[in-house]
Amino acid sequence: MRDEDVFIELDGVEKVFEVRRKTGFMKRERRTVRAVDSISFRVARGEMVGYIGPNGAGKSTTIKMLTGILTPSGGRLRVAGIDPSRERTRLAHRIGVVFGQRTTLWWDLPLIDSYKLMHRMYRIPDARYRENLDRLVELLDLGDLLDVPVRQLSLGQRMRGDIAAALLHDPEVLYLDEPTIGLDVISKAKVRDFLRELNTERGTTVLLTTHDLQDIEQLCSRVMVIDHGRMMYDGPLAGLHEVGESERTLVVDLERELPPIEAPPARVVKVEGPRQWLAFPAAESAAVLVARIAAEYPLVDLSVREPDIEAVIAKMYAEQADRAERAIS
Ligand SMILES: Nc1ncnc2c1ncn2[C@@H]1O[C@H](COP(=O)(O)OP(=O)(O)OP(=O)(O)O)[C@@H](O)[C@H]1O
Repeated sequence: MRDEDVFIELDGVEKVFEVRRKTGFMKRERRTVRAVDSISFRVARGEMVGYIGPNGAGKSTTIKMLTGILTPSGGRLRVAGIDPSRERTRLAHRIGVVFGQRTTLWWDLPLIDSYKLMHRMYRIPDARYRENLDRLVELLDLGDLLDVPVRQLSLGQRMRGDIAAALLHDPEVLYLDEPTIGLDVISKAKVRDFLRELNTERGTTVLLTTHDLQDIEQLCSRVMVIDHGRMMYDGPLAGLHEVGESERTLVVDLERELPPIEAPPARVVKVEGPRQWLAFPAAESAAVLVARIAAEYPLVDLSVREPDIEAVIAKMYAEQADRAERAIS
């Protein structure tokens, strides 16, 4: 990555929380939690990167430092050349944030009123505001929802409303924390389509935190895995599957009960009447496997299940421990 392309830069960034716990009458115990432990990475302008890890890994803490809500305990952090915790307000005009579990919209007001408030808050020029609002309403299909109070919106509608709110002021980078959590398949597809378009058409840099590996698969060419505040992996998703040797599952419904399907390297791991579950290496193409099975077996229906992030990371650890053991013996 060329230096002039770097948009987000972290160098040995740390965040330590001090927590006090009551251990008895008048007694308190002090404990430190190292939520982010010497993380370094660079994201280029226009990149779309997945930032994943198990619960409590330090993802939200990183995003809070990137927005300036939290000040790092150590290391160096820059977004668009700005130190976020020192110049939070200046940076706020250049970033957008969406927290899937929380809304930035005014609960009792119609959606459009929240946007009018953002218009003022961010001092967006009138023409720019109108233009962005029209474009976002069209792309996110919000036309019929503008006069509806936020509390009456479905989760998927509310999420689209929140994404529009985060983009009205034309931010250069968008941080998304679990944007598809709890959404149905159609709403997920709408949100993903929109993000892909935003990234390609406008070159917006996107950092995406998610538990849904399909979000990453469909949107991000690069993924960073963090656990216990440390960077475990930074590279393409396919590489992560190789490192973790993770498996996907193909669920096949046949016309009738049949002996276990033979389609190596996939192997049948469960059979229930005409339904069979086949595990196959996640890096292999599902399409090729499906075509092979469809040519030889009477298929009625099928679906592919992605490994969850916890399973991929557990495998990564197992692999590392295995390698360390082999190195010792
Ligand atoms: N304000 C705080 N005070 C004390 N500890 C905190 C604080 N915020 C986070 N932590 C701790 O820091 C660690 C990382 O938390 P963080 O919320 O960043 O994880 P996460 O990866 O976002 O998890 P999740 O996927 O569950 O949202 C956890 O052990 C958490 O308990």
